[in-house]
Amino acid sequence: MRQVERAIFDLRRGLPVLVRAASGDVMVHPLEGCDDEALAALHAISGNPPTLALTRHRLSRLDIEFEPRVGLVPITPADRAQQVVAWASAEQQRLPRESRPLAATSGSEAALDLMRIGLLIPAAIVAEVSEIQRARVEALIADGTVLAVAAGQIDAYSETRSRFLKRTSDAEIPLSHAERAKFVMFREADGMREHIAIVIGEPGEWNDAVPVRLHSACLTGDLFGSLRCDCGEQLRESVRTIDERGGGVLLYLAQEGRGIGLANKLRAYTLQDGGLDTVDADQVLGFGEDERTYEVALEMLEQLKVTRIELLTNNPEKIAAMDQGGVEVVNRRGVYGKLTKQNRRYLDAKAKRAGHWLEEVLNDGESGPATSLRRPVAR
Ligand SMILES: Nc1nc2c(ncn2[C@@H]2O[C@H](COP(=O)(O)OP(=O)(O)OP(=O)(O)O)[C@@H](O)[C@H]2O)c(=O)[nH]1
Ligand SMILES: [Zn+2]
Repeated sequence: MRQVERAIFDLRRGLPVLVRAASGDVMVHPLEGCDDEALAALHAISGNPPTLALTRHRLSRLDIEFEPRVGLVPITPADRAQQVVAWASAEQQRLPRESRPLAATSGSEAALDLMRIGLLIPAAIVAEVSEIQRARVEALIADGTVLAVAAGQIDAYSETRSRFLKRTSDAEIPLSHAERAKFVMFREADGMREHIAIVIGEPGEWNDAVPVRLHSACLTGDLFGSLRCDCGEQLRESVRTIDERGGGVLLYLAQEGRGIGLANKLRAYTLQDGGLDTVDADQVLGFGEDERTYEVALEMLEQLKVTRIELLTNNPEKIAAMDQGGVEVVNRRGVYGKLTKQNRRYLDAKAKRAGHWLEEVLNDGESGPATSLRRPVAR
């Protein structure tokens, strides 16, 4: 696990790493920090021309329908790094050559998993290590210049992260909307992400179906009251509703930007300013519609001994994830922020593209349906 974490740190600093895989070892360079010099160095060290690894979501934005998860686009020595980066992350791009991308090897797929875990753009420059260069690459690993990580370690890391969730500390913190609140902190095994359960009221006094909100972090909305989304209001209304219903749990999940991270969310916002909706903007960056999974939330609920819930959400995916994870969703309750001129397009896209139940708020005009918060909505 440590090796994976070290590799992520190197990639986040803009350094290349080696991914060892059954299909052959590949040198991997992140998109961030990729310049002409880095492209040439990767070619020289690996002994092979580099390729650009892209997710099928990104390829579809380039009008290439591609079944495998990851495709490899050849890079020629004439291609400039700036252009290569644009193929991976800019809007309205076309690949210059007609060639179809090749299906990626397991090493390149693992490389993109690393990017995702590290909250980088899910694309990378990858180059297979040639036989001629093998000894030189091994020497760079031995003297600590390049870090090596096995594809198998990356797979195992993704699978086990949520299973080792450590309860680290807790404290009573009265909130303006819920005086009897306690913050319980959990840390993932890798130490990189922390999630908070806000436990409201006394577990022994809760309703049989415990009111629960799974709230994905949104720094811009939750903390600063961004008008681009409805998160901040949903957060505060959820706390108030849980308190009013006799207590329950709000899980504040470190899943900023639907799991793509704040840096990528800001990139996505800039793309949205060019006309794209929230789903298409993420796809331009190589992400799927929603990159979140809820294993961590399920693990937190298990540790808190919550098995039957009333879920505060408008998102059908969250209900499905709970059901599949063995937590019974007895009832759903809608939770809405205010409709504003700045968030209408965002809420519209969530309803139309991701099937969120937002009819009430979208049909309610500019004022927003404060009263509908307390009305349970049939599933
Ligand atoms: N990628 C991306 N993420 C966004 C955007 N706007 C808001 N978010 C993120 O979307 C997430 C919203 O989280 P939630 O409110 O828990 O989830 P939801 O899917 O809207 O579902 P409910 O609120 O439960 O109905 C947060 O992580 C925000 O940071 C956007 O334009 N792009
Ligand atoms: Zn938000």
